[in-house]
Amino acid sequence: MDKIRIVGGQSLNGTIPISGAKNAALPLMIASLLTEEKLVLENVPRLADVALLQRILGNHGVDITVAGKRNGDDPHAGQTMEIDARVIVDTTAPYDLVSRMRASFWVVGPLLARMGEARVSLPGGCAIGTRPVDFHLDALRALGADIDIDAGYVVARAPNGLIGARIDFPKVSVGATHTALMAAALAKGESVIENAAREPEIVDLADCLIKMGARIEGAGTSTIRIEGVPRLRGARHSVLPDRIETGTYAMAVAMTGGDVTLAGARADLLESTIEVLRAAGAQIDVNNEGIRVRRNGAGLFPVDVSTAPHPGFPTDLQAQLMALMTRAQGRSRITETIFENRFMHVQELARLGAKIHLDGDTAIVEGSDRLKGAPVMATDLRASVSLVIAGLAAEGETMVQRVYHLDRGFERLEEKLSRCGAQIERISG
Ligand SMILES: CC(=O)N[C@H]1[C@@H](OP(=O)(O)OP(=O)(O)OC[C@H]2O[C@@H](n3ccc(=O)[nH]c3=O)[C@H](O)[C@@H]2O)O[C@H](CO)[C@@H](O)[C@@H]1O
Ligand SMILES: C=C(OP(=O)(O)O)C(=O)O
Repeated sequence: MDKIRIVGGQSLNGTIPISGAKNAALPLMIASLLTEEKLVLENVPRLADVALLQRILGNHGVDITVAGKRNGDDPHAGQTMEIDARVIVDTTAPYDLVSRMRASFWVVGPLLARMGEARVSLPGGCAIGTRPVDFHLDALRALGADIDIDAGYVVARAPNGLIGARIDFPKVSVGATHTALMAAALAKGESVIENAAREPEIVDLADCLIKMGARIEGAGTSTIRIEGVPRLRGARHSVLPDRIETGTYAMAVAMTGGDVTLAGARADLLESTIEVLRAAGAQIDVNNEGIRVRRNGAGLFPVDVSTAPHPGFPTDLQAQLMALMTRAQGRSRITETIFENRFMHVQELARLGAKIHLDGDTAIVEGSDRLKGAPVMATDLRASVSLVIAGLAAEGETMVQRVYHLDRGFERLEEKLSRCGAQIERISG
């Protein structure tokens, strides 16, 4: 199994190109199931999750070709993917594939809407807490589907098609909003999604669906209106830049000090994060290239932050912020409101000398001057990158094990960081 070796203590200087967003690319790829025509996606990141979804879609009969690079010969440009779901050979998404990536459950909406049936394994929990799908199923029931749970599978049927309805989510859910949006796009008549998630990735999906001929208004607000259409066509769409990757590298620079431009990043996608980073003492400027992050000499200030649905501070940056706060001058409080168990990084950060005390859903971080390198274990995607951030500032060597978590969501991480001066390498094994 690969490991990442870091020798801390270098500041970061230079440019880091920001990749397409994993959490937008996955639902966009799944949206291909809604049409018999070709969907062309540009700026798709090269990630393990994307490769796995290619396999899952392949299992349904979808044909995917990676059609060259977006920017001529630039090997770092995102992939362009031509996705052809003209023929769906199988409406079952099996346990062995779905259990490996939660987002694959989202095939349920488009398969049901287009084919009138779907049999999709329940995704199960993961290291960050239980992750139920009841809102997805309630939304599909509201649209007229019959849903049974049979031997660990969701069996959804709507032989005469889905019918537009009002869907009022009891709590903001990104995944369930994706499901409702894709299913309602092909339902008969009007649907209204209340308390919809407002994440930029929802807007990106809606923008692509609109290019495909869907009639959608209000994506990015809490109320989305969809006038169903009988069929969708092909389209070409570029995946938006990854705001979590952007925030992660911004925190890495805030941690080590230095001056880095996050090329292609969009500041409007992460305003709350920028606010928190400025409060922590980082200098952030938006320019034509992207976002420039600097911290020169001055110390880090502690912050009080709660995660929240967008436009609040993202749960996917909570672990990285916690790593940063281990070096602040004073006590920070970080509250996790989305997932009940997204604190697996706490015990690993402690191996590097971090002083973090958990009180229910709140982590109290006592900042200290010194972290010391140690072997640590990645437990989930964002937790693992928080260990990298801490390792960049720790004295001596940090060895991060179980790197496959990182590869789910960070493209060429060690290369992007080492080009800016970090001492970081992958050790294959
Ligand atoms: C609102 C939010 O920040 N969502 C995050 C969530 O999206 P993801 O789509 O995985 O999760 P949801 O947004 O659906 O979950 C939000 C909350 O709703 C609950 N829930 C969800 C679905 C359901 O059917 N029933 C139910 O009770 C969840 O347990 C959770 O407490 O994890 C992703 C990966 O870390 C993040 O990128 C998203 O930003
Ligand atoms: C946890 C994440 O992904 P997933 O929802 O696929 O588990 C994430 O993107 O931080």
